[in-house]
Amino acid sequence: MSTRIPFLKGHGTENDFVIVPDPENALDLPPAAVAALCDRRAGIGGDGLLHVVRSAEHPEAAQMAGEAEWFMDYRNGDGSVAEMCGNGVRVFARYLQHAGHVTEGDLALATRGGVKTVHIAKDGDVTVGMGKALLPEGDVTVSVGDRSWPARSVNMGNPHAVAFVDDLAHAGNLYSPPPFSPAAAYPSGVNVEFVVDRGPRHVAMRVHERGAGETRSCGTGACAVAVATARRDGVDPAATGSPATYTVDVPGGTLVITEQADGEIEMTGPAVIVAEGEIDADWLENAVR
Ligand SMILES: N[C@@H](CCC[C@H](N)C(=O)O)C(=O)O
Repeated sequence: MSTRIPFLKGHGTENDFVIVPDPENALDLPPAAVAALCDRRAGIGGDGLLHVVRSAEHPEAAQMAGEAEWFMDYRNGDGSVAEMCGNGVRVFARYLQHAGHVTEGDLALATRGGVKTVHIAKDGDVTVGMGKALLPEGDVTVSVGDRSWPARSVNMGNPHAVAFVDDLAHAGNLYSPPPFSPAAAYPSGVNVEFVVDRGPRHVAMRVHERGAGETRSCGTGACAVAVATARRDGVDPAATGSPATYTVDVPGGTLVITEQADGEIEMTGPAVIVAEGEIDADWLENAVR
């Protein structure tokens, strides 16, 4: 009988992840292995993979080990590496609670985007301190078919282009990444959010994620959308000294985003563990050949 590798499956507002606990960083997870695990027909299925490693055991996180015991080694479903995943951080925290590594309350988690503070509430929601948004200058256009829109660039550790549209259906089927220009705006690709207004400080979005395609939610994307919408509305907490809270509906649920007067952004939403199982190591080895 071949070796078995434990995994879990979880989601946050239906942005779903294969969770692979590997505290000692003993597993080899090349991009092809991640893509095979995230494959929805031939694998387990997920928009991305959360590799759960002790910070001290991972070369990219060892310098954060004093602040944060655990490192979220996040991979997109196509196997590519990303700097941050907002829904992933919440699900990662839920996994640590589920496994008994932490209890509800506050914890610090290491990510490629730096150390994030997380609060696991009694009511079950998880709040993440997402850091500050960067708003690079420069005109960007995104297009789908015959339509194109100006987009606001927002960096939440990872890159986003936010376009306000009249109708979310105008984003089309999103089977392929929406073209953008100039190409130099996002040399490593971009996550593209399409946004419509729903009410005062309330919007809805669809997203095409770099490395994953259209997903049912994107946490960093929802933060980017909240900040872009606030600036479009003339709302800047740094200028007024008052926090601004936006509700962002995604196809898989709702996220609540608050930008504080110091620019720090908090995101609150659900995080769910749905299943646990074992990966056949022989299957995985064959899948990457
Ligand atoms: N779904 C994530 C974002 C995952 C990374 C993204 N696809 C990228 O490549 O930047 C989220 O919830 O933030």
